Amino acid sequence: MATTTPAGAWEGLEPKLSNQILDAVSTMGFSDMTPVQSGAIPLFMKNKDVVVEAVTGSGKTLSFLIPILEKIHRRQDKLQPSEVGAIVISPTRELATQISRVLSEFEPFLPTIRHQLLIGGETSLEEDIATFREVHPDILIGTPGRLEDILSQKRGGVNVKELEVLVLDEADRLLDMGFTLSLNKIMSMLPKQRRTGLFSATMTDGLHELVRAGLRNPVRIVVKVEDLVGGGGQRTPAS
Ligand SMILES: Nc1ncnc2c1ncn2[C@@H]1O[C@H](COP(=O)(O)OP(=O)(O)OP(=O)(O)O)[C@@H](O)[C@H]1O
Repeated sequence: MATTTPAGAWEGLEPKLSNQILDAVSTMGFSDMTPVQSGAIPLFMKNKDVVVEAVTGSGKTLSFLIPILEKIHRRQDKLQPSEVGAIVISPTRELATQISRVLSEFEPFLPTIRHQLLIGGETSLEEDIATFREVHPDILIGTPGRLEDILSQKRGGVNVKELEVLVLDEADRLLDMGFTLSLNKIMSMLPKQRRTGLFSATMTDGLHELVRAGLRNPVRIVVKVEDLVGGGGQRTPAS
Protein backbone atom coordinates (compact mmCIF):
# COMPACT_ATOMS: atom_id res chain seq x y z
CA MET A 1 0.00 0.00 0.00
CA ALA A 2 1.76 3.10 -1.20
CA THR A 3 0.14 5.66 1.10
CA THR A 4 0.26 3.91 4.45
CA THR A 5 2.80 5.02 7.01
CA PRO A 6 4.23 1.98 8.83
CA ALA A 7 2.94 1.89 12.40
CA GLY A 8 5.38 -0.48 14.06
CA ALA A 9 6.58 -4.04 13.68
CA TRP A 10 4.16 -6.91 14.30
CA GLU A 11 6.64 -8.40 16.77
CA GLY A 12 6.30 -5.32 19.00
CA LEU A 13 2.58 -5.75 19.66
CA GLU A 14 1.40 -6.23 23.25
CA PRO A 15 -0.12 -8.70 23.94
CA LYS A 16 2.27 -10.64 21.74
CA LEU A 17 1.02 -12.41 18.64
CA SER A 18 1.50 -16.16 18.29
CA ASN A 19 4.41 -17.34 16.18
CA GLN A 20 2.05 -18.90 13.64
CA ILE A 21 0.40 -15.53 13.02
CA LEU A 22 3.74 -13.71 12.87
CA ASP A 23 4.93 -16.26 10.31
CA ALA A 24 1.73 -15.81 8.28
CA VAL A 25 1.98 -12.00 8.06
CA SER A 26 5.65 -12.23 7.25
CA THR A 27 4.86 -14.68 4.42
CA MET A 28 2.25 -12.19 3.15
CA GLY A 29 5.15 -9.75 2.87
CA PHE A 30 3.99 -7.30 5.55
CA SER A 31 6.86 -6.24 7.80
CA ASP A 32 5.03 -3.41 9.58
CA MET A 33 1.47 -2.79 10.71
CA THR A 34 -0.73 -0.07 9.30
CA PRO A 35 -2.13 2.55 11.77
CA VAL A 36 -5.52 0.83 11.93
CA GLN A 37 -3.87 -2.50 12.70
CA SER A 38 -1.61 -1.13 15.47
CA GLY A 39 -4.62 0.70 16.94
CA ALA A 40 -7.29 -1.98 16.76
CA ILE A 41 -5.47 -5.30 17.31
CA PRO A 42 -4.21 -4.69 20.89
CA LEU A 43 -7.56 -3.27 22.00
CA PHE A 44 -9.51 -6.15 20.52
CA MET A 45 -7.10 -8.61 22.11
CA LYS A 46 -7.50 -6.86 25.48
CA ASN A 47 -11.21 -7.53 25.28
CA LYS A 48 -12.41 -4.07 24.32
CA ASP A 49 -15.19 -3.39 21.87
CA VAL A 50 -13.92 -1.17 19.06
CA VAL A 51 -15.46 1.28 16.63
CA VAL A 52 -13.02 1.85 13.80
CA GLU A 53 -13.55 4.68 11.39
CA ALA A 54 -11.08 4.11 8.59
CA VAL A 55 -10.84 4.86 4.93
CA THR A 56 -10.71 2.16 2.29
CA GLY A 57 -7.35 0.52 1.86
CA SER A 58 -6.21 1.14 5.44
CA GLY A 59 -5.72 -2.54 6.22
CA LYS A 60 -8.92 -3.13 8.20
CA THR A 61 -9.28 -6.77 7.24
CA LEU A 62 -6.23 -7.98 9.16
CA SER A 63 -7.11 -5.71 12.08
CA PHE A 64 -10.11 -7.89 12.83
CA LEU A 65 -9.00 -11.26 11.42
CA ILE A 66 -5.84 -11.41 13.54
CA PRO A 67 -7.61 -10.90 16.92
CA ILE A 68 -10.24 -13.47 15.87
CA LEU A 69 -7.55 -16.03 14.98
CA GLU A 70 -5.60 -15.32 18.18
CA LYS A 71 -8.66 -15.76 20.37
CA ILE A 72 -9.61 -19.06 18.75
CA HIS A 73 -6.02 -20.32 18.71
CA ARG A 74 -5.52 -19.53 22.42
CA ARG A 75 -8.70 -21.17 23.68
CA GLN A 76 -8.11 -23.76 26.37
CA ASP A 77 -11.35 -25.59 25.62
CA LYS A 78 -11.36 -26.10 21.89
CA LEU A 79 -14.57 -25.36 20.04
CA GLN A 80 -16.86 -28.34 19.57
CA PRO A 81 -17.88 -29.28 15.99
CA SER A 82 -21.14 -27.32 16.06
CA GLU A 83 -19.69 -24.29 17.90
CA VAL A 84 -18.50 -21.13 16.18
CA GLY A 85 -16.09 -18.67 17.82
CA ALA A 86 -16.53 -15.65 15.55
CA ILE A 87 -18.82 -14.16 12.92
CA VAL A 88 -17.89 -11.47 10.38
CA ILE A 89 -20.77 -9.69 8.65
CA SER A 90 -20.09 -7.92 5.39
CA PRO A 91 -22.50 -6.00 3.13
CA THR A 92 -21.71 -7.70 -0.17
CA ARG A 93 -20.82 -11.15 -1.46
CA GLU A 94 -17.68 -9.75 -3.05
CA LEU A 95 -16.39 -8.24 0.19
CA ALA A 96 -17.21 -11.37 2.18
CA THR A 97 -15.38 -13.47 -0.42
CA GLN A 98 -12.39 -11.15 -0.22
CA ILE A 99 -12.24 -11.53 3.59
CA SER A 100 -12.50 -15.30 3.21
CA ARG A 101 -9.57 -15.22 0.79
CA VAL A 102 -7.40 -13.31 3.27
CA LEU A 103 -8.37 -15.76 6.01
CA SER A 104 -7.40 -18.69 3.77
CA GLU A 105 -3.86 -17.33 3.69
CA PHE A 106 -3.57 -18.17 7.41
CA GLU A 107 -4.67 -21.78 6.91
CA PRO A 108 -1.21 -23.26 6.26
CA PHE A 109 -0.09 -21.74 9.59
CA LEU A 110 -3.21 -22.52 11.65
CA PRO A 111 -4.63 -25.60 9.91
CA THR A 112 -7.08 -26.50 12.67
CA ILE A 113 -8.98 -23.20 12.38
CA ARG A 114 -11.61 -23.52 9.68
CA HIS A 115 -14.04 -20.99 8.24
CA GLN A 116 -17.13 -20.99 6.05
CA LEU A 117 -18.42 -18.38 3.62
CA LEU A 118 -22.18 -17.81 3.82
CA ILE A 119 -23.31 -15.48 1.07
CA GLY A 120 -26.21 -17.11 -0.73
CA GLY A 121 -26.31 -16.84 -4.51
CA GLU A 122 -24.40 -19.85 -5.70
CA THR A 123 -25.36 -22.21 -2.86
CA SER A 124 -28.74 -22.96 -1.31
CA LEU A 125 -29.34 -22.77 2.44
CA GLU A 126 -29.53 -26.58 2.46
CA GLU A 127 -26.13 -26.84 0.82
CA ASP A 128 -24.66 -24.35 3.30
CA ILE A 129 -26.05 -26.36 6.20
CA ALA A 130 -24.56 -29.55 4.73
CA THR A 131 -21.17 -27.79 4.37
CA PHE A 132 -21.38 -26.54 7.96
CA ARG A 133 -21.88 -30.11 9.18
CA GLU A 134 -19.01 -31.37 7.09
CA VAL A 135 -16.45 -28.62 7.68
CA HIS A 136 -17.25 -27.69 11.32
CA PRO A 137 -16.06 -24.11 10.83
CA ASP A 138 -14.88 -21.99 13.75
CA ILE A 139 -15.47 -18.71 11.90
CA LEU A 140 -18.44 -17.68 9.73
CA ILE A 141 -18.06 -14.90 7.18
CA GLY A 142 -21.13 -13.79 5.35
CA THR A 143 -23.79 -11.38 4.25
CA PRO A 144 -26.63 -10.57 6.69
CA GLY A 145 -29.41 -12.46 4.93
CA ARG A 146 -27.79 -15.87 4.69
CA LEU A 147 -26.20 -15.57 8.13
CA GLU A 148 -29.57 -14.73 9.65
CA ASP A 149 -31.14 -17.68 7.81
CA ILE A 150 -28.67 -20.26 9.02
CA LEU A 151 -28.57 -18.92 12.59
CA SER A 152 -32.34 -18.88 12.92
CA GLN A 153 -32.80 -22.46 11.73
CA LYS A 154 -32.65 -25.07 14.47
CA ARG A 155 -31.70 -27.64 11.86
CA GLY A 156 -28.87 -25.31 10.77
CA GLY A 157 -27.08 -26.72 13.79
CA VAL A 158 -24.93 -23.62 14.42
CA ASN A 159 -24.16 -23.27 18.13
CA VAL A 160 -23.16 -19.70 19.07
CA LYS A 161 -22.94 -20.15 22.82
CA GLU A 162 -19.10 -19.98 22.75
CA LEU A 163 -18.98 -17.09 20.27
CA GLU A 164 -16.35 -14.56 21.34
CA VAL A 165 -16.21 -12.04 18.49
CA LEU A 166 -18.66 -10.34 16.15
CA VAL A 167 -17.38 -8.01 13.42
CA LEU A 168 -19.57 -5.66 11.43
CA ASP A 169 -17.49 -4.73 8.40
CA GLU A 170 -18.33 -1.69 6.25
CA ALA A 171 -21.09 -0.95 8.73
CA ASP A 172 -22.15 2.25 6.96
CA ARG A 173 -22.90 0.21 3.84
CA LEU A 174 -24.67 -2.47 5.86
CA LEU A 175 -27.14 0.19 7.01
CA ASP A 176 -27.38 1.93 3.60
CA MET A 177 -28.30 -1.40 2.07
CA GLY A 178 -31.20 -1.85 4.50
CA PHE A 179 -29.80 -4.57 6.74
CA THR A 180 -30.61 -2.91 10.09
CA LEU A 181 -33.33 -5.39 11.08
CA SER A 182 -31.25 -8.34 10.03
CA LEU A 183 -28.25 -7.09 12.04
CA ASN A 184 -30.37 -6.56 15.14
CA LYS A 185 -31.86 -10.01 14.74
CA ILE A 186 -28.42 -11.62 14.41
CA MET A 187 -27.07 -9.67 17.40
CA SER A 188 -30.04 -10.73 19.51
CA MET A 189 -29.10 -14.37 18.91
CA LEU A 190 -25.47 -13.97 20.03
CA PRO A 191 -24.06 -14.05 23.57
CA LYS A 192 -23.98 -10.62 25.25
CA GLN A 193 -20.52 -11.14 26.70
CA ARG A 194 -18.93 -11.27 23.24
CA ARG A 195 -16.54 -8.64 21.86
CA THR A 196 -17.87 -6.58 18.96
CA GLY A 197 -15.92 -4.59 16.38
CA LEU A 198 -17.63 -2.16 14.06
CA PHE A 199 -15.66 -0.96 11.04
CA SER A 200 -16.85 1.86 8.84
CA ALA A 201 -15.62 4.55 6.48
CA THR A 202 -17.99 7.12 8.02
CA MET A 203 -20.00 7.51 11.22
CA THR A 204 -23.66 8.31 10.68
CA ASP A 205 -26.55 8.77 13.14
CA GLY A 206 -27.80 5.30 12.24
CA LEU A 207 -24.42 3.86 13.13
CA HIS A 208 -24.41 5.58 16.53
CA GLU A 209 -27.71 3.82 17.15
CA LEU A 210 -26.23 0.47 16.12
CA VAL A 211 -23.21 1.08 18.36
CA ARG A 212 -25.52 1.77 21.30
CA ALA A 213 -27.51 -1.39 20.60
CA GLY A 214 -24.66 -3.77 19.89
CA LEU A 215 -21.42 -2.62 21.55
CA ARG A 216 -20.30 -2.16 25.16
CA ASN A 217 -18.16 0.87 26.11
CA PRO A 218 -16.34 0.78 22.78
CA VAL A 219 -13.06 2.55 22.11
CA ARG A 220 -13.12 4.59 18.94
CA ILE A 221 -10.21 4.57 16.53
CA VAL A 222 -10.15 7.08 13.71
CA VAL A 223 -7.80 6.71 10.77
CA LYS A 224 -8.21 9.46 8.20
CA VAL A 225 -6.44 9.84 4.87
CA GLU A 226 -3.94 12.25 6.45
CA ASP A 227 -3.09 9.57 9.04
CA LEU A 228 -2.25 7.20 6.24
CA VAL A 229 0.41 9.57 4.97
CA GLY A 230 1.29 11.24 8.26
CA GLY A 231 1.12 8.28 10.65
CA GLY A 232 -0.90 7.44 13.74
CA GLY A 233 -4.59 7.05 14.45
CA GLN A 234 -6.49 8.70 17.28
CA ARG A 235 -8.23 6.86 20.07
CA THR A 236 -11.15 8.30 21.94
CA PRO A 237 -14.06 6.77 23.83
CA ALA A 238 -16.79 6.12 21.30
CA SER A 239 -19.76 6.82 23.53
N1 LIG B 1 0.48 -4.27 7.27
C1 LIG B 1 0.35 -4.14 5.97
N2 LIG B 1 1.37 -3.69 5.23
C2 LIG B 1 1.22 -3.52 3.88
N3 LIG B 1 0.09 -3.79 3.18
C3 LIG B 1 -0.96 -4.24 3.88
C4 LIG B 1 -0.89 -4.43 5.31
N4 LIG B 1 -2.11 -4.88 5.73
C5 LIG B 1 -2.89 -4.96 4.64
N5 LIG B 1 -2.21 -4.59 3.52
C6 LIG B 1 -2.71 -4.55 2.14
O1 LIG B 1 -3.46 -3.36 2.00
C7 LIG B 1 -4.58 -3.53 1.14
C8 LIG B 1 -5.84 -3.02 1.82
O2 LIG B 1 -6.10 -3.81 2.94
P1 LIG B 1 -7.61 -4.15 3.33
O3 LIG B 1 -8.30 -4.80 2.19
O4 LIG B 1 -7.58 -4.82 4.65
O5 LIG B 1 -8.09 -2.69 3.54
P2 LIG B 1 -9.49 -2.20 3.78
O6 LIG B 1 -9.29 -1.01 4.62
O7 LIG B 1 -10.38 -3.30 4.27
O8 LIG B 1 -9.84 -1.80 2.30
P3 LIG B 1 -11.18 -1.98 1.51
O9 LIG B 1 -12.09 -0.98 2.14
O10 LIG B 1 -10.72 -1.65 0.12
O11 LIG B 1 -11.60 -3.41 1.70
C9 LIG B 1 -4.61 -5.00 0.80
O12 LIG B 1 -4.08 -5.16 -0.48
C10 LIG B 1 -3.70 -5.64 1.83
O13 LIG B 1 -3.07 -6.77 1.31
